[in-house]
Amino acid sequence: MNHIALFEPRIHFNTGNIARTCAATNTVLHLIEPFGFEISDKHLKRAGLDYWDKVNIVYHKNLQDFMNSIADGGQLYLVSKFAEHVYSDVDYSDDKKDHYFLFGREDTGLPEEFMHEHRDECIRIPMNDEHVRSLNLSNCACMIVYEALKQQEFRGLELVHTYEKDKLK
Ligand SMILES: C[S@@+](CC[C@H](N)C(=O)[O-])C[C@H]1O[C@@H](n2cnc3c(N)ncnc32)[C@H](O)[C@@H]1O
Repeated sequence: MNHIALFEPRIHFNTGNIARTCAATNTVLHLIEPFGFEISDKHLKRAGLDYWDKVNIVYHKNLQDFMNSIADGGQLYLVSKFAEHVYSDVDYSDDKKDHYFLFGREDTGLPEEFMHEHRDECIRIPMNDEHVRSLNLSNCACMIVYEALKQQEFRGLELVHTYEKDKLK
């Protein structure tokens, strides 16, 4: 099982986009408080469209609460541009295992000390930071979860409502 965890998200449409990705990929979404918006915000619901209630969302009061919730044998990854390891070099292929991808807040990222304590678990998406400080949070979440799914051979993501193929003939 794949899990996306958002540390103190600030921007409703990023969280909404990520919720939509989670709904499409059977990924659990962990939201770590405090948030920079109201969960009832109509923009949040709009970005997640009508997928919000299709997402398995777990709320956490703080980072420690999230850390305590990690399943036995679960693997944590901290997603940060300051990491040493490139995300696609890591093996996520065991789909029986719980993979937890923790992302930082849009303005300040992840707490520095926490990253230091977990430096071997940090992964980055390569980028040129000459002109851009960082990538967009929801793009990062999508890239990372799809790399994990690719390595897991997209198991469990067969289309349920297949397009009427005859129409294509
Ligand atoms: C807008 S960025 C935060 C920028 C913040 N000033 C910082 O230095 O971390 C929000 C989150 O997106 C993710 N992110 C953005 N660019 C990334 C990259 N190149 N590699 C890995 N994660 C990235 C990280 O999880 C980051 O905490």
